[in-house]
Amino acid sequence: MSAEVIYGNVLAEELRSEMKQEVQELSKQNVYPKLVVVIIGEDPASMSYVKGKQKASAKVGMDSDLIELPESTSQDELLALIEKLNGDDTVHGILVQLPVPDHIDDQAVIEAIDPKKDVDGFHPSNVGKMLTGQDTFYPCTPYGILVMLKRANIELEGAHVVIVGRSNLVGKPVGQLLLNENATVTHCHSRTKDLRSHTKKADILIVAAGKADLLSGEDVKEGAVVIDVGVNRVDGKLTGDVEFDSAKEVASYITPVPKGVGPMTITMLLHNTIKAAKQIHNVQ
Ligand SMILES: Nc1nc(=O)c2c([nH]1)NC[C@@H]1CN(c3ccc(C(=O)N[C@@H](CCC(=O)O)C(=O)O)cc3)C=[N+]21
Repeated sequence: MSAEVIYGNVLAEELRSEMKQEVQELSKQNVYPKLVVVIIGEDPASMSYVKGKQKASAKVGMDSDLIELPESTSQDELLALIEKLNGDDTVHGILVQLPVPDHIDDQAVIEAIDPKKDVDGFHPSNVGKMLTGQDTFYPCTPYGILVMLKRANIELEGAHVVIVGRSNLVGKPVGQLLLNENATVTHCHSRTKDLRSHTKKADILIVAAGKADLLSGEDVKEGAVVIDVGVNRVDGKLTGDVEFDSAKEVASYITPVPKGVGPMTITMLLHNTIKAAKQIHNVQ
């Protein structure tokens, strides 16, 4: 078998043109969704994602501000800025690019953001809502994966989903979202014994471990769906957690890196910002 490749960038483009229409409609009601991205320090990889976010916002006609702070910014200064953005009625989405420098407590930052403006979906109150199956801001990467699977008409109910990686950003929340869709979910991680024995059983294999080429075709069941969430820079090039060429021969569907999950992450961020603006201004 040679898998069908699910191009996230193509789907992202489609969804963004729908969003552009929606942003235009909202402007007639004097609602102008605005995202503020805060970045601390000058990590080049982080800068490149942030630029992607700015470009995507501009494409859907959305306002987006970038606040660049020096590496030396204190936690109190950052929390004061977040307070200010929480109170600014023109701002609907606040994203602090992670990771933050070591002298700043990331959980304190996440919890300082008003849950109504938490377009990353990382605030414990929004995480709790997701866990209990309530409508809220879902974390962008998990949400993007869900939308990709749905658009490809992949059956989720009763499917055995195996997730490699248990971060709060991807591994844990994607399992929760798919559990809410009635999938059977297995979480694997760095301490899992005999990883392959688990991945080989997956109908849908989601790999978010952050290790280049951690898995290959030999770890994949014939006909499985492979979602590669890895963003690894190897010799300056972006690669995933799955060896694409060998996995493609075994899988039924596979996402590439780049042009897979990444562009969907940004798209769901824009979706969440529009949703936040509509809720804050109480419009449909
Ligand atoms: N608070 C917070 N929220 C995040 O959502 C967040 C974050 N911090 N920190 C960093 C990670 C990483 N991330 C990516 C988003 C898009 C691409 C993306 O679009 N990648 C393109 C290629 C980009 C390139 O070539 O550099 C692609 O896969 O095709 C990648 C990575 C969001 N993150």
